[in-house]
Amino acid sequence: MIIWSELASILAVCVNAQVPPSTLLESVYSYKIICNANMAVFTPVSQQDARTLLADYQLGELVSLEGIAAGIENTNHFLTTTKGEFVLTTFEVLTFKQLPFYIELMHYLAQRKIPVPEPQTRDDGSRISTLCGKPAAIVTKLPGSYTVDPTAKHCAAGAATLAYMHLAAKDFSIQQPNLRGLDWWIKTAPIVQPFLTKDQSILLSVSLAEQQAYAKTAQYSALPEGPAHCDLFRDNVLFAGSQAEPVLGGFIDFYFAGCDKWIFDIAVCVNDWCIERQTGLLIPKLAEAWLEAYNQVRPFTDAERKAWPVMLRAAALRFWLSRLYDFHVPRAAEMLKPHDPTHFERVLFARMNDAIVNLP
Ligand SMILES: Nc1ncnc2c1ncn2[C@@H]1O[C@H](COP(=O)(O)OP(=O)(O)OP(=O)(O)O)[C@@H](O)[C@H]1O
Ligand SMILES: N[C@@H](CCO)C(=O)O
Repeated sequence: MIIWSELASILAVCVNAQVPPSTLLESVYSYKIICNANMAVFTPVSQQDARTLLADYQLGELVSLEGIAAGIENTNHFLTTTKGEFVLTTFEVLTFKQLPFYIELMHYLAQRKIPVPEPQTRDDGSRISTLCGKPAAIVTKLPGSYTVDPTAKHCAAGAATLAYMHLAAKDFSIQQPNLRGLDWWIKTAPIVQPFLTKDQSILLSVSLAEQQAYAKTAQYSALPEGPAHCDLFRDNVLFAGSQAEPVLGGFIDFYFAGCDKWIFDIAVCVNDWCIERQTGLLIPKLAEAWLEAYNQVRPFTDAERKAWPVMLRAAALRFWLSRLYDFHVPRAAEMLKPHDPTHFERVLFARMNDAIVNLP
């Protein structure tokens, strides 16, 4: 879908700036790809922009540049050079100040053989560039695609890799909290409250109060923590191989990562990977596969076992809130199709009222 008014204003800017016609055409082409499907982030990257960027790396010459339609946070392009296949991400929201945590964490993990996109290093030693006035990074392209209907095998592979990732990142030196953690929930709840029905409002207030109280307990303090992905939904894990014999390609999209309780990270996954889509109820076979596989690599602690039900609710609350926020307070021209908030309202309700699968 093309937003004609925006395209017209971009063309006007290009004409005023006396941009050569070829660059203009490239920009329009990128714009059309980018605006296809759900994505409305608008950073047109021309082939000339990519060539200029590549001059700061030892990644060979540009072969092709192709906009990626999926995703609602950043502008992504597949970037093929004479030396390999990469992904170029232009950051629409994250700042130069916030980015080193994510980029250096991916670098740290890739060095430790965790399958994550490896940020490429510029000739000046840094791994963050500037593109169209925004921060940008080039990372390796991972094999595979995401799985809509994970089986127990997908769950086990994702879980074991997450456990290895938690252990590998334990001593990572940059500290940055989960920026979508409790403080953000407290700040955001009053912003979305006016859009809620009375029942929704009660559910939100009760859940938030529960999390605020729990965060003050000794049990919460005892939970193991460290760098965590914090958004490891199915669409952020790539699988190659077949549906019957999946081979994990890697974890992507670290841009909500932060230092948090590891059990929260696991709850985010289980709430997305191991549920019935219509009801939000847990599917025991999938949840058990996830938790067993994680436990094999990093055994759960007693504090985590006790915290599990409340952490499942925390993870549901986090995404209900962010989806409510994105739905009711959308960022100008950036998102055409925010995710459905009612899904996580159902998940949260289910975690309050229905049976859960306990940690092994
Ligand atoms: N390193 C990578 N290797 C292979 N494919 C990738 C990589 N990074 C991104 N992609 C592809 O680009 C798509 C969008 O990427 P991503 O999910 O990071 O976008 P986003 O806008 O940051 O996401 P979201 O809306 O989920 O927050 C992915 O679904 C995947 O197909
Ligand atoms: N995983 C989030 C989107 C942000 O990455 C959600 O489904 O709400």
